[in-house]
Amino acid sequence: MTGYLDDIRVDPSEIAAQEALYGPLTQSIRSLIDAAIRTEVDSEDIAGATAALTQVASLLRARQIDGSYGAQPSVTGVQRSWASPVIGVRNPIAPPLILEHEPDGRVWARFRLGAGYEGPPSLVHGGVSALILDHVLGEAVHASGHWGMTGTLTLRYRRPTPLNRPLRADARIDRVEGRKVYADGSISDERGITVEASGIFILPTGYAAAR
Ligand SMILES: CCCCCCCCCC(=O)SCCNC(=O)CCNC(=O)[C@H](O)C(C)(C)COP(=O)(O)OP(=O)(O)OC[C@H]1O[C@@H](n2cnc3c(N)ncnc32)[C@H](O)[C@@H]1OP(=O)(O)O
Repeated sequence: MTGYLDDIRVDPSEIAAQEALYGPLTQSIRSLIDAAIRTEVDSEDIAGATAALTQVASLLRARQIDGSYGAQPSVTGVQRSWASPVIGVRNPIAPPLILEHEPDGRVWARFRLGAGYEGPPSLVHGGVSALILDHVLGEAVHASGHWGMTGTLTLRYRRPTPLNRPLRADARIDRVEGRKVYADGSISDERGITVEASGIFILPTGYAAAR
């Protein structure tokens, strides 16, 4: 399996230049998603917007990679999970989370979720919380020098998670047992934890450990 652990050296300045190029495109589309959900303009304007967006899609599709983004070259310490639906520089459905890594291995991020992540009215969709926690726990596993596929992810939704409020995600590893790494984490709002997660990340049979 190839993937985000590949370490193919690319000049960091080129990565920064690409981030400066694609980041604003992604942010524009992110804003567009929110606009599409919340707009109340008249039908002519909707038709105009639809035609303009069809043109934009054609422009972008004039040259593209086959299939999904997959494993893109990275530099040591710079992971290019740019298609990630959680942190992806090139994925407009990513909130995105900007992850912070503590020296003790904890991983955390502050973020907000808007109209595109709604489940119950004005609340975050439970599947979105699961997506975020899967990723953040996985990052903690990776930060510990291991890697693995999510084998089991267990969630406890303690309170509804609000849209459009400051949120925080936290994760850390608990223990390693052979090929299995156990990680815990949570999403919190200003009043405390809303969702707790525990996960078992497993190095698949036949694959080498990261470090
Ligand atoms: C910087 C980058 C950060 C990126 C973060 C990204 C986070 C996102 C992560 C994902 O979304 S991963 C995608 C979702 N997960 C999958 O698609 C996994 C699909 N399942 C598999 O690929 C395999 O079933 C799996 C690798 C999980 C296990 O297959 P193996 O054949 O290697 O396991 P095996 O049957 O040999 O069992 C090894 C051990 O794990 C245990 N085990 C197996 N499957 C398990 C499971 N599902 N849950 C818990 N434990 C499990 C099993 O009992 C055994 O325990 P013991 O060693 O104690 O005997």
